[in-house]
Amino acid sequence: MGAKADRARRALDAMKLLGFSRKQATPVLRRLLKIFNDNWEPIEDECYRALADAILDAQDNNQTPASQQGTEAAQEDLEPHLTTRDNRHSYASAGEDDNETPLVKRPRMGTAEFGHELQHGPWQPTGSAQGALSASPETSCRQNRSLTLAQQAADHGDPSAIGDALILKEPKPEPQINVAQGKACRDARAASDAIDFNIGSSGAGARGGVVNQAQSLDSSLQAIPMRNNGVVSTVQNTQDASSAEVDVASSTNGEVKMSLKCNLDLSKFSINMEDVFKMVEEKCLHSYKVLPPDFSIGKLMSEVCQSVAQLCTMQSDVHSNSGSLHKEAVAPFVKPIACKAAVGINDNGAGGSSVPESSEPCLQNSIVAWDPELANCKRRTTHDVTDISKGEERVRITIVNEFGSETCPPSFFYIPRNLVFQNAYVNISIARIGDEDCCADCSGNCLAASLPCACARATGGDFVYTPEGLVKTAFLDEWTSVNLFPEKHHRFYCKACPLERSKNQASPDPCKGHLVRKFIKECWSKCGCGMQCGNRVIQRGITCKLQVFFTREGKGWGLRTLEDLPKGAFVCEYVGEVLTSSELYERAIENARNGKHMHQVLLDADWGSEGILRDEEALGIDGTFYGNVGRFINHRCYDANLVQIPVEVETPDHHYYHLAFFTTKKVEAFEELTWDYGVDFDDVGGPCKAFRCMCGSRYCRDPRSPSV
Ligand SMILES: C[S@@+](CC[C@H](N)C(=O)[O-])C[C@H]1O[C@@H](n2cnc3c(N)ncnc32)[C@H](O)[C@@H]1O
Repeated sequence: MGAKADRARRALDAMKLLGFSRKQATPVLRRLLKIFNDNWEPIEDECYRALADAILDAQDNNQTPASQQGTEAAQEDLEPHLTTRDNRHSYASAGEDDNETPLVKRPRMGTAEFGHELQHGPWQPTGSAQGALSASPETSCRQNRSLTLAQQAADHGDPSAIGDALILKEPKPEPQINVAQGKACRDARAASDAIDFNIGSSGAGARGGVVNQAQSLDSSLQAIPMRNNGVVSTVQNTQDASSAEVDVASSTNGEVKMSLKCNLDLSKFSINMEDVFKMVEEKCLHSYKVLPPDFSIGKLMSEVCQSVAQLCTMQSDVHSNSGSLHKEAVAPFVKPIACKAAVGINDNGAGGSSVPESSEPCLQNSIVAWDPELANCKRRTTHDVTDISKGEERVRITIVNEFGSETCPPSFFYIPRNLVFQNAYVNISIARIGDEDCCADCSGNCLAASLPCACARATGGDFVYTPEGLVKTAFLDEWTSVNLFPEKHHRFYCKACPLERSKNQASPDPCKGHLVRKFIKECWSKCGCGMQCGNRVIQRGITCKLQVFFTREGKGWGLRTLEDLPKGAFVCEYVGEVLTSSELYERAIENARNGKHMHQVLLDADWGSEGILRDEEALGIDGTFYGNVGRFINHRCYDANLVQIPVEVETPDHHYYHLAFFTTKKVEAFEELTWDYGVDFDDVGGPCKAFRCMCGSRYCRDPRSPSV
């Protein structure tokens, strides 16, 4: 087969995996070749991104690529190799011929046959068997979508709906925090002040109840009108825990209003709610990193009451030590929380929530949308908005929220390097690094040596990095291709899968498979070269200007670059606590229960190289409580501008490794940085659903996405 036909076959093969039939792809490929003067590079770049885009463009423009004319011309041009069955390797079994029914795939889908695919992005737990850690709906399979683009266009009666709809649609903002700035009542309502929590019961969709402020002070709970007109049921749930009383009312649309009454005489004290929340959160962060099975919101709220009581005691101690410190008898119990809802009301019923700010001073104390994570906003001041890393990185990383004045991301501890949580076995041992895994005889810069040293062996004797510190295109495209076309890449099946064991020790399900990924191998301390060696990129840390910002599309916080980045540039690592697979599983369950964003990734790129892994050797990273800016990188289907690459630095066994993000293309200043988590949006079986994707990609594979 000629080189051209071979390249064409590979291109069409790739398009097939994206859901485009040969009939659709061939004429477009032919046109592109004409445009590029038979230069294949721009077509093959970024795993055929230009070709996929052009096919979609053709559909948008209603230039059916499968038109007779185009097809014939294309066949003519692209050699008989592509039209004769003999030469159609992978197509043959797929039943691909010119008369085939159009594929019913959406771009960038995985195989249904696996029923699962390991996810490499932050995942969520699920009880379904189709999860990365089957507790991981966000991770697992990329199942095929059931509509073709063509079908969708037809369904909407408008072919242009395919790609451009999302641009035309107003992005749906994600609720941030529902804090109505009801002013503190200064009317000595001391004994039974109420804090109202507005609880969304199921993810972003239910996060957002608008609470009628006029009702929030009622201590005796009545039917509470909620958004979408609907009080359907009222549940009285009173807990007598340390002088806290909790009332809960819920509606069928999933909104819940909770009212907490602290039976304390607060008239002598001046308790600042920010202090209370800070105290509660610190307690939770330190004690509940893995939340206990008996954890409940009721307990949490009673913790709030206890913290109020504790602060009263502390003040009372001060008073008794120095009478002069006694303040006015009537002090506000609840100080208005300064944090504002960052975005307006989202009326899509899926991610929206907002509480109108009160112009009435005493209608309520405060209303908090109880998203355990989002609701932390502003109450803790752990983040320095001028540098979220607090000096831990070489560059300052600022935080901005253009949609709210005083908001900041939920609290977590910033760490620039991974830390072991508890049981993970991370064996960093000089003795275990053999000669083949280091270059003790080198000096200076290994890239400048006449022959590549031992550290390049893992990548075929060629260093992955250019002298400018960029990943070379050939390598980069290979890694990107693993993400985009997982079906084409080797998958390993464990005999006894640690993930399945974590889910069910007694009778684990069979392994669902792990994608085998190549590693970058960097020089390290046992090497003779210096820290400025060109084969040490990620270990020098973040060097580009980054910013954490609040996304307008409803994805919460995100990360963007403040400077242009070339293709192949290192952005940051995904940093967090290193956990064993069972620790990850437990946390994932807890995080899902608490409605937290997911910040977990699995380090399974080399699980295939060994026999049975013990739990402490099967590792992952959780950035929920401790992490770096990598935890803010949002998901984008298919055409994300970052790819995650496993990097070996100090552990040749690859149980533990670094997960580094590199740009897949040139990224302009102020562009959001994204990576494809490999989310299975079709997995609806688990208790915890994947988020509703707001990535805005024309290849978005979430059927619930506004752009689909
Ligand atoms: C690793 S965190 C990313 C940072 C997160 N946005 C935040 O505010 O902390 C992953 C979570 O972000 C949200 N997210 C990420 N990508 C998204 C997307 N494309 N659409 C909607 N939500 C997204 C989801 O809630 C997901 O569980």
